[in-house]
Amino acid sequence: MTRALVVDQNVERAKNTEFYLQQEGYKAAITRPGKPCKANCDTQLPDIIVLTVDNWQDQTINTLIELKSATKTKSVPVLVIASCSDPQTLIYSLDLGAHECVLEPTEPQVLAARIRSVLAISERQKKLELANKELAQLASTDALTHVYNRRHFFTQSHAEFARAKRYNRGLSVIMLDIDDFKLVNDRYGHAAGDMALVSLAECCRSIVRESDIVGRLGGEEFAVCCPEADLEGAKIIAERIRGQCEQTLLNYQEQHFCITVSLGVTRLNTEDSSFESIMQRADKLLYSAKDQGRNCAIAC
Ligand SMILES: Nc1nc2c(ncn2[C@@H]2O[C@H](COP(=O)(O)OP(=O)(O)OP(=O)(O)O)[C@@H](O)[C@H]2O)c(=O)[nH]1
Repeated sequence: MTRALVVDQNVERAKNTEFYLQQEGYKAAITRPGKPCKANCDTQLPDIIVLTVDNWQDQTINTLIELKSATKTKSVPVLVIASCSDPQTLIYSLDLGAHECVLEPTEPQVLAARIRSVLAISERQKKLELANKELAQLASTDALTHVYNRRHFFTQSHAEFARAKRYNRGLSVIMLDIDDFKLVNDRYGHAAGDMALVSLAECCRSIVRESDIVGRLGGEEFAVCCPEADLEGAKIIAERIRGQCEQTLLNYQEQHFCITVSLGVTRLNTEDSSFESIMQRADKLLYSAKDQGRNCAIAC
């Protein structure tokens, strides 16, 4: 049931509004402007607030300002009933973020229609915000492994690089690549290969810090950017990833197999002028690890 909070300093008037709203099927409650209104919203956030403003110069307008500036209530739609004929109250209320403003006297049916319209717009707004959030998530994530995709990995890492340079902080990078992954695909099938990629991504995420940036750069190549980590710390993380991979038995349709990874580990040096130069070093070290027989981490 939609919850409507009637905010009015005139108790009799509030009761009338509450009655209309209940007739329309809303779960209505009454409160006074100011602190009682805030306390009410803190306990149970309403779906809509119907606020009576007596005059744009009196304290009832402050309740609108407070509602629209508080994180918790700023997206709750507010319908203002302006009880005076001064158009300034209507203008001011809308400018301050009220979704709708009606002038008294208002027919109960008109009020109900306005509320329906405000709620419909607010519902569409919520859906749009959710869809935007999902889109942003999709645009930044690798569809198979759910770690960051290449573009987002670099975007995030560039920001961390700039911060580390600016404040003279540590930053390390681990680049890793599954060994002989072509053989995994050839022997067990592409779907088993996909499962191995997902498993590696999960392994990385479970080992690194929440603040570390894990990305799939493409194919079977991943990278971890570790802000605040020195080379020793990054080596420990790399060795943990390598060890856990080696020990994880993968099972795809009763076919059991393991994968191993080779890793290149490096840290931000004073001469690094871009994040790309760290990545190039990590890439070279990764290929040294491949040359040295795979399933190992080379750090420098
Ligand atoms: N299953 C699966 N395979 C992929 C995906 N992306 C790339 N590959 C495969 O990854 C393999 C990479 O092979 P190579 O570049 O030869 O490297 P490798 O066999 O891992 O050999 P080394 O890296 O030298 O140890 C190829 O067979 C690609 O088809 C993917 O999303 N899923």
